[in-house]
Amino acid sequence: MRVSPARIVAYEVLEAVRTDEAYANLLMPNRIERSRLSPEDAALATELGYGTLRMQGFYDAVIALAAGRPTDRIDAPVLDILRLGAHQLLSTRVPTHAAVNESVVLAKRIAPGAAGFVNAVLRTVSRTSPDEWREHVARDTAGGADAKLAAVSSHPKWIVRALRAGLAHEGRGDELDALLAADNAAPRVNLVALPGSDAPGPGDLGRPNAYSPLGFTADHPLALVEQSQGRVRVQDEGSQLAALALTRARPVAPGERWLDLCAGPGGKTAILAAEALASAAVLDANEIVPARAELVRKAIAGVALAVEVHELDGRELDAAALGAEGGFDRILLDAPCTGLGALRRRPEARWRKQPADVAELTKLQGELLDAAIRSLRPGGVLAYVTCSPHSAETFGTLRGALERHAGKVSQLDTRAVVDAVSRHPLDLAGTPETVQLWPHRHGTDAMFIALLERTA
Ligand SMILES: C[S@@+](CC[C@H](N)C(=O)[O-])C[C@H]1O[C@@H](n2cnc3c(N)ncnc32)[C@H](O)[C@@H]1O
Repeated sequence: MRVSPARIVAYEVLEAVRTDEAYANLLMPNRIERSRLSPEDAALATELGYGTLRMQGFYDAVIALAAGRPTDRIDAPVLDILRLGAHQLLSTRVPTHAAVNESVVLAKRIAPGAAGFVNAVLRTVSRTSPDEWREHVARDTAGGADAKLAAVSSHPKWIVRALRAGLAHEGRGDELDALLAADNAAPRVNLVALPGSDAPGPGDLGRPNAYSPLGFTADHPLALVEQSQGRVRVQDEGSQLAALALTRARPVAPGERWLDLCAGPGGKTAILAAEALASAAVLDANEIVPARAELVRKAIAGVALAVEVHELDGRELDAAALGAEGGFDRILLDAPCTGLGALRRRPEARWRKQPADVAELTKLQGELLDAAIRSLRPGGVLAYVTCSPHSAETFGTLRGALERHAGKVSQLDTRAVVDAVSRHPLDLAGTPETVQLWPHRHGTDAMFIALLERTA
């Protein structure tokens, strides 16, 4: 019996994530193309690979119980095969015999000595329902309620706590289960139609998003992207709202100078460029990593605006050196962050991030925010954005900057701006100076947006 090509691709992606620190969402499309998978097999490989990575924590707990030994006593390639099998058995409609048999054949190819073990463990997994496994895992996990919730929801404990704190900040701590479940679901492919005078809009191309006036979904999204010459791109709806919050915070005066300070890979730069073109503003972009700066140049290729893309450390930004004497009128700081708001999209990220990353990133965010405030002209607007709802990266970073620049910056009514941009009312909580979007409530990544004005 042959292993199906989709399962081989899914396995190879798991292996590369484990051994080469690969990013599944970057590697999967390459492997699919290299293996020339049919659209159906590509969809299956993606679902198996991403789904397995997201749910890995829970599956490991199940496998340990079914195997009667901790997973660190199972060879890594065999464990990946078991995780892939557990995913098929517990979270997909793949028939039991296919899930077990394909896994055994895969084991014969990758780790022949372990084929019998894989067969036995997966047969044990298949004899108990997913709900009962959740009960077993919760019962068996030591360390209190958070540890149990972390194991069953397949999130590290520190992330469960950070997400709970983020929700509690808005008085919505009771939505934690819904948020954890949303993190484990495959996100829809969402598109943006870059605005332009003669460009087709979202309603011409597909089903418009509920919130972003530029966003839509379509039946064949990737074909639309390919045919669009850069005008249609894959982009989360929350990211679109974040970029528009800056460009539409107030009317644009022709000749305004705009800067995208941390631009790579350029998703938001493309929106800023299209909006700048429409209102005769001048846009610069900056990205410290040269390969990512190159992605920014590609991202804006569909917009007929000359945008200079710099490759500077944003912390050392000098507006005058970029020709913006007196400072920029608008700056987007889409800051490097833990990405805890985009866990559904980056399937392995939750297992790679560490609590220590937060301290390092908040320091960097604070320094970038200082540079952005310094580079803003009085009266200019700054959007501080993260794709993380971790309160240290959102309110913590913001509070620090407001204290350091007291008397020089004030917060704007971000909620009013985002509400005015949005096609339909957003169900937002918390104070109006900041906007926090959520996967379970808005169907977007958990983007945080705060608009600031330089007052002196
Ligand atoms: C959240 S991403 C930006 C995403 C982008 N706005 C988009 O929508 O596609 C943050 C970016 O900041 C870059 N970065 C990190 N440190 C930086 C620094 N000191 N100066 C400039 N860019 C930096 C990272 O390489 C990364 O590409």
